[in-house]
Amino acid sequence: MEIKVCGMRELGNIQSLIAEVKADWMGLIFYPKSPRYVSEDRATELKGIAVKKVGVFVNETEVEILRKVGLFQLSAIQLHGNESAEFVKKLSEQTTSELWKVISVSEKIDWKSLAAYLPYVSKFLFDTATKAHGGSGRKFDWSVLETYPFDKGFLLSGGLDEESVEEIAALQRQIPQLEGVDLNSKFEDAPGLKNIEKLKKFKQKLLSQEAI
Ligand SMILES: O=C(O)c1ccccc1N[C@@H]1O[C@H](COP(=O)(O)O)[C@@H](O)[C@H]1O
Repeated sequence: MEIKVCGMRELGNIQSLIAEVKADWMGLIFYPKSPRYVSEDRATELKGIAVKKVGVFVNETEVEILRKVGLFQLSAIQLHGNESAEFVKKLSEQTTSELWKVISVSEKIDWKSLAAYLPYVSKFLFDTATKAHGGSGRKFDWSVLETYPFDKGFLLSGGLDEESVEEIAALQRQIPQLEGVDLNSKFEDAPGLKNIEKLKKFKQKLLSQEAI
């Protein structure tokens, strides 16, 4: 299972993530209202780092997203707002970076409304619906995913922590399209600063569960 660690911005912290956690993806949050916001002056030092970068955007313009893709060399674009399928289609015509559409879950999911995104996204990401859009540290009721109707892979997000590992592994056995997890606020010493030991423990536990 893939691991994305989101909301990072300190070079030393990111280097430790690469060396010790070996995460598959690292998320940079470009939503100005987030306490994990990454400003443009970080671009030069974060450009060449050896981990695939995902830019997290909330209702951002196409022009600004594409500018950040170039500036930070983003391998993927995570759309964490109310972006329409039409918007995602237009973006897909202008970039080779992967597009991930976030679905904010409150109660049931209207699977039909997601079908329009399928031709343009590499994966979906399911997160807990909140006013702040993300980073809530709260889980949603994962049982809504039991009827997931598509072959397309998705990431699970929203308040995941070390205690979640058994349930994540069980969910993946039930729904193989669950291809990864997105870790954020439950692994922080401060906003934007991740606790590497906690992340290592999570990964070890996940690997041991996957072997079962
Ligand atoms: O973390 C943020 O501040 C944030 C702000 C706006 C949009 C997305 C954000 N982060 C994303 O939120 C989810 C869940 O995080 P958590 O585990 O509940 O803290 C994750 O996908 C982050 O990419």
